[in-house]
Amino acid sequence: MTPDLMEAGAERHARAQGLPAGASTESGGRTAGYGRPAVAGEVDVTHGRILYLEDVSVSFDGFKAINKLSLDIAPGELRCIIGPNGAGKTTMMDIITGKTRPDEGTVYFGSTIDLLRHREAEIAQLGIGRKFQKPTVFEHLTVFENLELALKTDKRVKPSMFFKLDSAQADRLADILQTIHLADSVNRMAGTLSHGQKQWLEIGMLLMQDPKLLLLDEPVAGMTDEETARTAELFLTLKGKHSLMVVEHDMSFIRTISEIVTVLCDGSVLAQGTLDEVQADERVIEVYLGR
Ligand SMILES: Nc1ncnc2c1ncn2[C@@H]1O[C@H](COP(=O)(O)OP(=O)(O)OP(=O)(O)O)[C@@H](O)[C@H]1O
Repeated sequence: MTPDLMEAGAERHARAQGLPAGASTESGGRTAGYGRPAVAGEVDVTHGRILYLEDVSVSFDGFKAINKLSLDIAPGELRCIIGPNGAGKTTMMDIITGKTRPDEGTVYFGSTIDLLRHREAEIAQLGIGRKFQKPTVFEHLTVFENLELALKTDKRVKPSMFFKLDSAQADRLADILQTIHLADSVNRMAGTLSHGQKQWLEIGMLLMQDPKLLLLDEPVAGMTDEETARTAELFLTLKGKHSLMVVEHDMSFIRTISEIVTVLCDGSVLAQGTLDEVQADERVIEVYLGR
């Protein structure tokens, strides 16, 4: 969030709480929060936004893949992103995760962490997890070992051999196994899992790091109907505890999980609202749904 917006937001928050002007919040506002060093696990959401993009643009060889994109997400929200091929959905995720640097614009995680000042690995450590379309689990390790490995910061063989889960981590691993529907498959080699189960395992690996925000790119592509339904259940369980941004083309899946749907087209937001609202929008029908 820009300093001016943060200042205004902090003042609004202070007024709402009956505090004198200038009192601001504990952590918000230019004086209190802006420029504070980012610490993993600490995301200031007192302004009601966990992710904030404003006027973000990026061009590739003169082609504007993202064009003055503005978008924000509330803590615990499950936001669905839809849009035609080439709309800029993946590029937007690349910008949030530090893979691509925008030419201009603002990208904030909470109200104090300027993501454009951080590298990709730092952004992951700050609490933004990303799941790409293709599952990337370690096929020759068991489900348990994959989840355990997700906690290790040093993944070289020798340090990994001496890594031991503490009891809180072991409890979390057991909870996550239940959440991702793999409690019965804990000792199976990941390579023997179905496509859907591999996707859940990879989501579980992200959850082991307790991300605040999860970005999920086409999570149900290639899944059976039953796996898709269970993935919907899984996302509804995660909502509230984590914020989720889900890019999908599967409209019946979107219908099951969505609250607010954002439609991207030509690198910016074309429409936003409930699925019914955006499906009734003539501009959306023309560029996407009416194909
Ligand atoms: N590194 C790059 N170099 C050149 N052009 C790129 C690059 N990355 C993306 N683009 C272009 O930017 C546009 C947006 O691509 P992007 O992959 O973000 O769209 P998308 O909405 O994710 O599409 P899809 O639904 O097909 O995955 C496309 O026209 C794409 O060809």
